[in-house]
Amino acid sequence: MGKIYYVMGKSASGKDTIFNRLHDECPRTKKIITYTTRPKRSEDVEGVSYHFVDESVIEDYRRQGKLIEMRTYNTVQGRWTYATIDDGSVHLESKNYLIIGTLESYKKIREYFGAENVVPIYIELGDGIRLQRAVNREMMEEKPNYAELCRRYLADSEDFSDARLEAAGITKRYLNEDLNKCILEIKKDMGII
Ligand SMILES: Nc1ncnc2c1ncn2[C@@H]1O[C@H](COP(=O)(O)OP(=O)(O)OP(=O)(O)O)[C@@H](O)[C@H]1O
Repeated sequence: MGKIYYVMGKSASGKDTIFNRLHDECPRTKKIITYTTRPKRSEDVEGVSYHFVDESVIEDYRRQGKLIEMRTYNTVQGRWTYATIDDGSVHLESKNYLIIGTLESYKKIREYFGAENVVPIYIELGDGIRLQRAVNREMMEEKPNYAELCRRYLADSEDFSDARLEAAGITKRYLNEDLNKCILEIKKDMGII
């Protein structure tokens, strides 16, 4: 039986980078791609980081009973929805999966697929270095959006507070100061090396 490895962490903690490295380095582990209505960033590729859709697509899945979880944020650029959809791509009897998202969505995925099948991979990084990386990344964008960066930075501190992590039963934290060390530690726990 396969497992779903749920990668999560605060904004700019490095979860996308780690998620992609794990995917590249673990050939038998597939991605569960989240659906989103947020605008594509310059480095985003459809179906790789997210499925970029409009709200009507998510609504169609909801009507078909295939919406596992959904969250909407009122950002400075408008409403952004993220959703996990049971689109027929998960086959736990034969494969492992990687998915990325929030603490709330982790809890819903755990409920949907069963706690024994879902393993949390919580990425940790100190606040100062995390803010530095967030600003550096934003500066590379064609139109940097520092207001949204600040909103997410502050919101995530609350969303991933120690109390909430503890309540969700997440005790293990993977420190992402050194990327290679962090990935090695995760892969060891996944039983890949
Ligand atoms: N260990 C590391 N050392 C140095 N830079 C890193 C490391 N891990 C990630 N980064 C860089 O930090 C920035 C944030 O990483 P990434 O985009 O993966 O974070 P994220 O948690 O997915 O953020 P968000 O949730 O805001 O999209 C990126 O520019 C990435 O290249």
